[in-house]
Amino acid sequence: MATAGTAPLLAVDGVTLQYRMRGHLVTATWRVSFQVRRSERLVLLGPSGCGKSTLLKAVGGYLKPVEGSITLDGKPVAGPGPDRVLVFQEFDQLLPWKTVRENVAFGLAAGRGIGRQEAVERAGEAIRKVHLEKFADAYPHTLSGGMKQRVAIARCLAMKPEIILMDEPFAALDALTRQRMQDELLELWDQARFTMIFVTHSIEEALLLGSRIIVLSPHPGQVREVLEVDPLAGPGRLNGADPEIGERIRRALFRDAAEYVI
Ligand SMILES: Nc1ncnc2c1ncn2[C@@H]1O[C@H](COP(=O)(O)OP(=O)(O)OP(=O)(O)O)[C@@H](O)[C@H]1O
Repeated sequence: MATAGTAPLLAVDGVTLQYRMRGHLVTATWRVSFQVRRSERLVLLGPSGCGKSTLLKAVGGYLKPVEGSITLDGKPVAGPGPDRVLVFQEFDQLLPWKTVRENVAFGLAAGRGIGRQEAVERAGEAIRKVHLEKFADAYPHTLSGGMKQRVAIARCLAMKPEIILMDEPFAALDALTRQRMQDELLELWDQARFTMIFVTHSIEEALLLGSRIIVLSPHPGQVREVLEVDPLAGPGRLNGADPEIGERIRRALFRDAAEYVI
C-alpha cells in the first residue's frame, strides 16, 4: 500500500452539497474544503445533521456538488468507483445469501478484472486480517454485529481502494465491542497504512482514531477547525492524544451553544 507523503490524495475544494426536495433545497454542507494525504486517518467530526454522511457520499461519487470540486489523485470524482469504498453503520450491508468468504470476494469479482483464484486468495487474506478465519463459511445472520462489521472491513481491505470511507461504522455496537473494533482498526492501519476518512460524532472516537480531525459546524456544515493529532502516530501512541486537542474540539463544537449530545 501507499506510504505516507505530503501530496494530497484527495482534495475537497469549496464543496456545497444540496438535496432537492419538493418545493425547496436542503443545503447539507456549505463551501467545505479539506485535503487528505496518503495514509492519513482523517476524522470528520460534527453534530448530527451537519452533513458528514453527505460529504462521504459526495467523495464516494454518489452526490454531485452544486459548487466546488472533489478530486482524487488530481482527477475529478465523476461517480462511484472501486478506488473509494464505503463502510456503513448498518449491519445489513452484507449479502445474506452469501458466506463471509463470498461476501468479501464478491466486491473483487464484480467487474474489476480480477480472476476468481486471485479474488479467493485476497478474500482469504483479508478475512485472516480481521480474525474471522473460523467463520469464513458462515452466513451473515449467524454473526454478531461486531463480526459483521469485521466482514465489511475485510471486504473493503480486499478491494485495496485508494481511500476507505467509514460512516460511523461502530456506532451501533455495544461499548466493549466498539472499543475492540477501534483497536483492531488501528492495528489494521498500522499493518497496511491505508488512507481513510472516518465519520463520527464522538469526540473520544475522533481523538482515538484520527491523525487529523476536521470539526464541522452545525447544519449546514462548514469547516470550523482542523486539528493535527499526529500523522505518524501508531496504535498505543494514540490513546495519549494531547488533552489540549480535546479541549479545542469541545470549544469549536460548543462555540455557538448549539445543541450537542456526546
Ligand atoms: N436523502 C436526503 N434528502 C434530503 N435531505 C437529506 C437527505 N440526507 C440528508 N439530508 C439532510 O442533509 C443534512 C445533512 O445530513 P447528513 O446525514 O449528511 O448529516 P450527518 O452529519 O451525517 O448526521 P448524523 O450524524 O445524524 O448521521 C440534514 O439536514 C439532513 O436532514
